Parts: sequence; C-alpha cells; structure tokens
Amino acid sequence: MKVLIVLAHPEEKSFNAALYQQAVKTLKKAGYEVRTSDLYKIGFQPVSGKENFTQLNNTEFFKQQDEEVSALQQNTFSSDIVAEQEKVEWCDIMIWQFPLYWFSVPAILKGWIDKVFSMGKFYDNGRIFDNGFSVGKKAMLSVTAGGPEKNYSKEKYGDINAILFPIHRGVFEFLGFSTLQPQVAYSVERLSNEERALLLNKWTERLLHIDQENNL
Ligand SMILES: Cc1cc2nc3c(=O)[nH]c(=O)nc-3n(C[C@H](O)[C@H](O)[C@H](O)COP(=O)(O)OP(=O)(O)OC[C@H]3O[C@@H](n4cnc5c(N)ncnc54)[C@H](O)[C@@H]3O)c2cc1C
Repeated sequence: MKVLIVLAHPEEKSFNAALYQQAVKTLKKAGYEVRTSDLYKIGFQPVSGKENFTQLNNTEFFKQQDEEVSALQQNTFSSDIVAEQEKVEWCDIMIWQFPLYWFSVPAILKGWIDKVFSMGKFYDNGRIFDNGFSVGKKAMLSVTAGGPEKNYSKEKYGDINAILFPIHRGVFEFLGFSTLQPQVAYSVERLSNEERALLLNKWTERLLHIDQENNL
C-alpha cells in the first residue's frame, strides 16, 4: 500500500508537524510505502498561472484548462507540478495534514490543488466522480482547529463535515477518490501536552488500520 502525505504548515515544531511526523513513522513501521510533500519545506509556489507551463500553446489568451490539456500531450508542465502529479498518481491513499484556515485549507495547499489536479490527467469530460481517474484510491483530511469541538455544531460554526464538504466532494470525490472520515483535532492550542499526546496516540492507532477503512 502506497501513501502520500501532504503537509501544509510553516513550523516544524508545530502540532501539525508532529501529526505528520507521527503518520510517516507509523505507516513506514507498519510496512506501507510512504512519500511526502512538505509544502513549506519544499518552497511550493502556490500561485497558479502561466508559470505552470514551460511553454504556452496559446500566447494570445491564457486559459489554464486548455493549457493543461496541451501540456499533457507536449510535456510542458513545470517541474514542480510534474513532481507532485507523479506522487498523486503513485499513491493508493492520500492524506492532507493542515490547520483549518477560515474553514478551509491554507493558501499553499489550495494552490497545490489548483496546480496539480490538471484537466486531462486527473479529470475530463465524463471522467469525474465514479468514472474519475482516481477511482480505487482513498483520500483523507487530517485537520487541526483552534476552535473547540462543541462550536462545530449546526447552531454555531456548522458541522465539521459540512465545512469540509467542498474538499471532500468538490476535490476528492470529483476526482474519483473515496473519502475517509476526517481526523480532526479541536482546540489544539488549549489542550495540555498530555491531551495532545493522547491525540497523537489515537492518530497512530487509526493509521495502523487505515487500509481497511471504508468511505465516509
Ligand atoms: C489564518 C488563520 C485562519 C484560521 N482559521 C480558523 C478557522 O476557521 N477555524 C478554527 O477553528 N481555527 C482557525 N485558525 C486556528 C488554527 O486552525 C489553529 O491555530 C491550528 O489548527 C493549530 O494547529 P498548529 O499545528 O498550528 O498548533 P501549534 O500552535 O503548532 O501547536 C499547539 C501546541 O502543541 C504543541 N506541540 C507540538 N508538538 C507536540 C507534541 N508532539 N506533543 C504535544 N504537544 C505538541 C506546540 O508546542 C503548541 O504548544 C486559524 C488560524 C489562522 C492563522
């Protein structure tokens, strides 16, 4: 089983980094093949545009999806995109580790989505959802939130699965991935070190059986 873990956090001593390192260690020890994309560490440039390509097919009018289709045929994606696309194609399970920013992913991860999942390669006319290129693969979010769990209710911030729906449905399932239950750590800054250590243990336990989990 091959797992890709993507980390979007700028601080290597952060709790997100601890969750990420724990995942890498646990999965490797359990015999999984693991590849990673530590986006801040590799200096991933998240602004999607003409620089996604080494050469443009239409220099008069830039249209990203058209250029993506051409780039696939002509091998003209920039090298940072090629490296990330290869990892996504390689993996059976994809995990994204990130702090919740404005009920969404941090900008560096949003840029990674915008650049990596190109038309023609990861989706196309009729090649979405159950017919997507990534059918048979699984994907999971591992998220930390500053807010407490009790606030993630319908009456307050909204249910966490509703907040994550645009990623679960609009990215993972759109591309054909099966979505696994998200791993969410709430109030992480307000917990004691012992409570956070407990969360790391729970994460480890879950990862050991991740290949047996079914859809959300
Ligand atoms: C732009 C922005 C938008 C935001 N939007 C939202 C939002 O919409 N909703 C929301 O709920 N929150 C939001 N937040 C808060 C954010 O989600 C949290 O600050 C973040 O999830 C905390 O995770 P962290 O890894 O950065 O924590 P850190 O501050 O890195 O870690 C918390 C504590 O854990 C400790 N730690 C590190 N490693 C370990 C270890 N191995 N064992 C035990 N303890 C350890 C650290 O030393 C630290 O004391 C937002 C924050 C920003 C900056």
